[in-house]
Amino acid sequence: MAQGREAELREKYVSGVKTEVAIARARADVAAVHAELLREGLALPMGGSVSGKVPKADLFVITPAGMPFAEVAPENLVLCGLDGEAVPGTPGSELAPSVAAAGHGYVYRHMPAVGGVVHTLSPYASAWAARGEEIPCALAVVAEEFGGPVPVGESALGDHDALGHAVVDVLAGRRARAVLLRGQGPVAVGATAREAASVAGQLEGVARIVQLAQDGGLLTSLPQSAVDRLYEERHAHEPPQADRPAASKQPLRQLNTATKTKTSR
Ligand SMILES: O=C(CO)[C@@H](O)[C@@H](O)COP(=O)(O)O
Repeated sequence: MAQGREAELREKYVSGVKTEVAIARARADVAAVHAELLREGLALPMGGSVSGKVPKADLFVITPAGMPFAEVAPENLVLCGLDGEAVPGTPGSELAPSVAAAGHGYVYRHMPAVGGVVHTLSPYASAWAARGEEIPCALAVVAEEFGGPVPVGESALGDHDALGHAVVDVLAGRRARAVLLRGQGPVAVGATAREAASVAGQLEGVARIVQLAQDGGLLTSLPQSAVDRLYEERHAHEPPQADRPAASKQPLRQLNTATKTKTSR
C-alpha cells in the first residue's frame, strides 16, 4: 500500500477513532458528574458549570448554557476547543456552551495537570464565597485536602473569562485544588471531572464543619508546621504535578503559630 495512503488510513482509523472514543468517555463522565452532584446535594437545579478535558486532545466537554443539571446527558454536552468555542457539527453543538466555557478552556491551557473543572453552587462553600471569606485551616482534613486555608479569588462578575483567570491566578503553583470566587461560588479542579467533583464534595463538607465551629465560638487555625506535615503525609505517594509544587515548596502564607479567628457572629 502506498505510504501516503497508509498514513491517511492510520490517521483516520487509529488516532481518529481513539479521539472519538476519548470524547465519548469524556461525555459519559461529565454527564455522570452532573447527576452525582445533584444526587449528593452539591448542586442547585441550575447554575454553575462542569467540564472535563478530552485526554490527549485540545478539546473538552461542558454543560450547555442554561440547562438544568437534571437534563444533562452525554449527547447534549457541548464539545469545545480550548478557546471555549463549540466544535461545529458535533452532538450538542446546536446548543450554546456555558457562558463560562472560555474560562474553563483558560484553566486547561494554563494548568496542564487539570482535566476537570467543577463550578457548582454547593450551599456551605457558596456561602463562604458569598462572604468573600477563606475557610480557615482549622481541621486536619482541611490541611490534608487543601494544604492550608481554602483561598478566595476575585472574578469580575459577568466576565465569564474571568472565572478561568481567577482560578489560575489563585491555584496554579499552590496545593489547594479549590477556590472560593467572591460573589460567585466555589470552583474545584482535578485530574478528571470525577476527581474535581470529589474535591467539590470535600470542600462542601469542610465548609459546613468549619462554619459550625465558627458559629460555636473561637476558631483556632492549625500551626503551619502541622499543616505541612499533614499535607505531605497525605500526598506522599503522589507524583509532583507540573502546576502544583511539592508540599515543602508551598509558600508559607500563615503565621507559624496557631492563629485565632474571633467569631464575629
Ligand atoms: O456561574 C454561574 C453562577 O455562579 C452560572 O450560573 C452561570 O455561569 C451559568 O451560566 P450557563 O448557564 O452555564 O451559561
